[in-house]
Order: sequence, then structure tokens, then C-alpha cells
Amino acid sequence: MKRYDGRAVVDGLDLVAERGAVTAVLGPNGAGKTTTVECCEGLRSPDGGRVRVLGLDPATRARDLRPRVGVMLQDGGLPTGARPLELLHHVAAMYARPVDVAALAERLGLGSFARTSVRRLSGGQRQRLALALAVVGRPELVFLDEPSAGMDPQARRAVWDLVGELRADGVAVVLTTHLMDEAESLADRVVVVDHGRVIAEGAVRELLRSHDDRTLRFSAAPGLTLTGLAASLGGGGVPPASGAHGEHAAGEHAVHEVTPGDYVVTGHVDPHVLAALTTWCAAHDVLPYAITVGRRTLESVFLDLTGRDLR
Ligand SMILES: Nc1ncnc2c1ncn2[C@@H]1O[C@H](COP(=O)(O)OP(=O)(O)OP(=O)(O)O)[C@@H](O)[C@H]1O
Repeated sequence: MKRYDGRAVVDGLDLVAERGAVTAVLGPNGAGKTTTVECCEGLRSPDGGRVRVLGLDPATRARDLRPRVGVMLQDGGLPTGARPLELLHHVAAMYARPVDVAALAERLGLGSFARTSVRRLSGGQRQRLALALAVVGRPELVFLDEPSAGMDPQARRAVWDLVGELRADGVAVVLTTHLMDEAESLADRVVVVDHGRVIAEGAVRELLRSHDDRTLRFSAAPGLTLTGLAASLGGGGVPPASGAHGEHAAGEHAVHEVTPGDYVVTGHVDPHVLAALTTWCAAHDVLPYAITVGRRTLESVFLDLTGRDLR
């Protein structure tokens, strides 16, 4: 539990990160992700609850945890006058068993801006340096706050490869990100936080499956009268009901025209639903020229879980 000005911004949030796995913490702006992670890093103290990092309380054992935990913060907190490679060598020297600095610098392409002071680095360059500093001491646990934000595709790929290797080396990686494809590609487990608590968690695949991992789309003439379609998809018998914005819903299915001529069916999709759609089309003399059954994305599940309103 963490309160600011009497308002609980994290309350009853349970989070476990395993070794040798990537745990992605997702959530809308202001959900409480940074606050939670900073309590784990010992940068803030919780007002209630229990935090253990590698078995230790970060509020009282920060000194013991420092050599074992790597932290990459969004704003970096880097000394602005320093030069990247010198800084990396300097930080590496503070650890008992640092990784090979030259190899790490090469992997993250730090050489191309080695002599530019931190204050003059671009956003993506600064992120790459912050990541190098977080992992140079061979941590057992690493916190990465939006690790590839602002990075070009090449740097992003290098970061993803590096995260994969950390996991293979048995490191516990805790990642906060707004990039759903990043979470989908990297995370073994995803934890979705909203209003200071966990609202869903599990492997990405499980999360997609539990939210009907397929979507059904079809293209046809624009402005079809969809009355009765949603009801017929569920096996019939349910009277149709119309919703907002041309949406037609019945039972567990809803159909709406997302852009003129493009229709999306939401709800459970199986071969019977597909057959019912084509039967309805035949009965209404509609010739669809594309029908696709696709996978749900993590982004669409995330939006279902947390809503579409801006925070
Ligand atoms: N020092 C502070 N004083 C008062 N309120 C704060 C403080 N730090 C954070 N908050 C509030 O706590 C809530 C949670 O903030 P937090 O930074 O943990 O969110 P977040 O999930 O990391 O968001 P984002 O995705 O935008 O980074 C927000 O409403 C924020 O305004």
C-alpha cells in the first residue's frame, strides 16, 4: 500500500517475479506501476504491506541489494557531464564481477556516441546507456522501465536480444512498458495493474485465451443491415438488440461496422460461428469478399481490461 496526500495509489497489489523469467508490468498512465517498482527498488517506502526483493526488505537492506539488483530508470538519473564509456567503466569497477564492458558497449552500440556528454545524447542513446549501466554489474534481478522507449528499430532489437540473454542466464527481469508488442515478445508473465491493484495476470498466451483469442472480420458492401446476424451466430433463438454506433449485439456476440464495409464480430469464434455467418450472408444475399479469423492481440485484451477512457 502506498498513499499520496491520503489517497491510496497502490493498494493490495501482489506481484511475484521469478528468476530466469521476464515479468512485464502493464497498466494505464497513473495505474501505480512506477510507485510499485520504486518500492521494490527501495526508492520509496510503502505505507503498508510487505516487500521482499531476493528475500530482503529493500527499505532496510538497500546496501546489500545494490550489488545484486540492476535498475534502469526512465529519466536515467545519469550525471549529465559524464561521457558514456567512461561512466560505464567507472560503474563496472564498483562491482565484483562486472561483464566485459567493451562487449556490452559494442552490443548496445555505445561506441558511436562514446565521446558525447550525457547531456547531449539523444533520448534513445541515453536509454541505451542506462540499460548498459543497469546490467554491467551482472545483477540477479533487473528492473527495466520502458527499456526500448524512443529507440530506433535496430537498437530495440539489440535490447530485446539482451533481455532474452539475461533471462537465459537466470536473471529475474521486471519490465514496465506501454508497448504491447514488447510485452508480447519478451514476457513470460504479464501483470496488468489498474487503480493500484492487479486486475489480470498470467502468461500472454493464457491471457489471450481467457479473453477469446480469436477475432472474426469480414468485408462486404458498406452499410449492411445487420439485424439478426449477432443472434444467428450464437445458435439462434435470441432476439436481436441494437447498440450504439451501428453495433448489433445478442447473447455473447456483437457485430459492428468499424469502417465502411469492414465488419468485426466480437465474442467466441469457432467453426459453427463461421458457418452461421456464411449462412446468414446467403440468406440475405450478401457476398463477403474477405473473411478472416485472426488472433486477438495483447493490446486489444489490454483495452478490454482497462477500458478506452484516457487517464
Ligand atoms: N510523489 C508523488 N506525490 C503525489 N502523487 C504521486 C507521487 N508520485 C506518484 N503520484 C501519483 O500516484 C499515481 C500512480 O503513479 P505512478 O507513477 O506509480 O503511475 P504509473 O503506473 O507508473 O504511470 P505511467 O504509466 O504514467 O508511468 C498517479 O496518480 C500519480 O499522480
